[in-house]
Amino acid sequence: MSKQGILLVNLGTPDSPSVSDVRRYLDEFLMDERVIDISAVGRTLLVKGIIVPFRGPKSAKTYQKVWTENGSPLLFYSVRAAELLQRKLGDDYCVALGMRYQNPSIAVALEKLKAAGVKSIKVIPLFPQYASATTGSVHQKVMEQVSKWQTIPSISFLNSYHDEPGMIEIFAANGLKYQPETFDHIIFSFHGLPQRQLIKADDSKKHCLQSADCCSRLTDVNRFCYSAQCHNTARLIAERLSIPKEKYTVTFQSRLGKDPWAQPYTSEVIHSLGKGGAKRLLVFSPAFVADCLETIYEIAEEYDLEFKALGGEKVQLVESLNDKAEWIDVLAQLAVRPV
Ligand SMILES: C=CC1=C(C)c2cc3[nH]c(cc4nc(cc5[nH]c(cc1n2)c(C)c5CCC(=O)O)C(CCC(=O)O)=C4C)c(C)c3C=C
Ligand SMILES: [Fe+2]
Ligand SMILES: [Fe+2]
Repeated sequence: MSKQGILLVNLGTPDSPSVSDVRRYLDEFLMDERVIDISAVGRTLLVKGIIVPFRGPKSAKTYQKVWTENGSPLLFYSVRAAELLQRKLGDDYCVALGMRYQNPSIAVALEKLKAAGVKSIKVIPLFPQYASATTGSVHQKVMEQVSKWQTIPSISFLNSYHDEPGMIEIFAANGLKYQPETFDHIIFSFHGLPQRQLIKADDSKKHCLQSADCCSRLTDVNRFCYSAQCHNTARLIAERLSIPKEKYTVTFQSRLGKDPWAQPYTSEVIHSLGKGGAKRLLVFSPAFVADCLETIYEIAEEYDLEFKALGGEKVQLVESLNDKAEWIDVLAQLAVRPV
């Protein structure tokens, strides 16, 4: 009997933390028209002329700090998740992992599924909240690849799972270990997105960024809005932990460039809390299902140092889902559930 194919896709990471590999990664990543969504000429000048040459060496230094004997944490946990999911689902399924940028590529992962003769493919981007720059880009790349095949099997794409109960439960359980009530404030820090992209995703053109808190609640009109989905994930984790509204803030990190991104920025919120006398901050980062540069370095190191310089004592990162058995159970549910 032919198998069902499951394609897990994460963002991608450099092959090594060397300057040349980091430059190659940044080049492929940022030349994606869904990531730097400006004119092709503008993108080429910005990415190849400025970001890759100047940010490359700086990013490489950061990657060197998070690199382990197992390589990039993002890749390590993604590979582990795929292996454990295969074990959990058994022989009726063939699980493949692809990275949107660099290796293992989506093309190679799809070839694995093709060689296994799968009758269908379910694509599960490892991003709980939908953004055109991540999930959208993964879907586009998969479609590009399979469009070259003579026989295209049934394919389904998971759009988002920002409210998946099992996932909310794991983030909450991970946070509970640190006793959230002992912290001055809780931050839910999501990867940022240019405001331009939030507006482009608003089909009504009448909602997103039209008022101060337009997307702090998920409704029918903003159900595909990245910011609204992030707020929803945070609200569900906070409710599960009985964290009152006034004790947590949803923020956005990792801004690139000078254009406005989703706000408030994590660094600014941490600064104002530090200046206000807060001593201990607990930070969840539920845009990531695996710890990576953005959590291990940006939150646990950079923000922690900046907070301490303002008199704070600790920025405590809540670890991600990584290769936890409960997360593999959730992935298995997503894999077998009809879209
Ligand atoms: C979780 C979802 C992510 C969104 C949304 C996202 C948007 C986005 N990112 C950049 C630029 C960079 N991101 C970088 C690293 C990075 N980004 C994500 C995820 C999302 N990005 C992850 C998981 C990682 C870490 C990868 C790892 O190897 O650990 C980087 C590279 C690092 C650096 O130089 O700072 C850049 C650059 C843009 C422009 C963008 C939306 C338009
Ligand atoms: Fe990013
Ligand atoms: Fe929105």
